[in-house]
Amino acid sequence: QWRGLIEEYRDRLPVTAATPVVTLLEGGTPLVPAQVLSERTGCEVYLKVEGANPTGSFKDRGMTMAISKAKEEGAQAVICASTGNTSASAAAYAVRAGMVSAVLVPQGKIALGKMGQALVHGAKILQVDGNFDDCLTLARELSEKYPVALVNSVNPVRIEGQKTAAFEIVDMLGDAPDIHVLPVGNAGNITAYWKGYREYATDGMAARTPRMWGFQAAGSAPIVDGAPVLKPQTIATAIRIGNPASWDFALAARDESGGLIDKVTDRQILAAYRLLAAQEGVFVEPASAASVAGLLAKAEAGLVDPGQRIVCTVTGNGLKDPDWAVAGAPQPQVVPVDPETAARRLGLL
Ligand SMILES: Cc1ncc(COP(=O)(O)O)c(/C=C/C(=O)C(=O)O)c1O
Repeated sequence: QWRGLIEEYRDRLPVTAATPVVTLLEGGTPLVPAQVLSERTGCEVYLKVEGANPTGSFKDRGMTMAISKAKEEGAQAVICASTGNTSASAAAYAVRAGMVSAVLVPQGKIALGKMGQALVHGAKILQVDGNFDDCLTLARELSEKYPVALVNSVNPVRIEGQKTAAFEIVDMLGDAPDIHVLPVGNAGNITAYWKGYREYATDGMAARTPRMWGFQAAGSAPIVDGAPVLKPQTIATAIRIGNPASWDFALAARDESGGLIDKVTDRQILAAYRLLAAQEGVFVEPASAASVAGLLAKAEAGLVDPGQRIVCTVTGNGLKDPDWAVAGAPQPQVVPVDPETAARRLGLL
């Protein structure tokens, strides 16, 4: 039985016997062979399906750590800024810990599923008249002035929890992949993966570290453009972030690993989003598809070698943002309870 990240990787996490373990048995997510992507690229491609976590995104990895440590320090309330998944996760883990959660989200820019999660877990939600970066500024100020623990990925224990995904991949594959691909928003996750791969290589658990390939949305790509984006724009609302908190760490992950951080358009993101669902059978939210969109673009550009092992992290469950699955699809027909009519409409006769 999978015991959750703190128990599975206790000796690699900043916890002691005094740390209460607040868990929803997160982690241990599927590493799915991507048959179509492997054929398309000539590589051995896997998907790390983080939508299989308890609240439907990779944020649970950091949140089990952040909430457990907050509880250890006697916090009774936590706060975070979020484009949605951090707040959904913070709200759920706060319930487990018997804590109050407050979440600040950018007005009108949070996917329905994520808003539903924060609401149903009883979080105090404020829609901020600004973007995610404004929310983070506000959350930091509030946590400095009032007794609320900040659980955004500027909190290093979030990174500690999230690095476990790299451990799982090496444990599963027997070594690190040649390339690890993932979306980049606030840049906590690319920072965490690089930390995890480096720690495993240092300890001899892996013979190598991968090149880290991060992808931002073209309309929200401060790291690629080299300057904060004041009005980030993308349909991938989870990574609609103009001034990443872990900017410098992301650059270090890129440079130390010999990797890259580039951008993909919303059109490329939606094409990858549809390919994953229609050809790999994996339903992810738009931001998650940025990693696969980036891999396809770089493979087209001849930047992958045949047979390379590549892992793409798909960070959130498609159910978070169902509007995109419905948009652009034909309205399902209504038929009478009549087999012949149904057969004809299905093209069976
Ligand atoms: C599905 C999904 N995919 C990718 C990212 C980018 O990860 P980072 O580069 O570590 O920020 C997020 C981030 C979401 C938040 O930042 C939040 O929830 O506040 C996400 O939800």
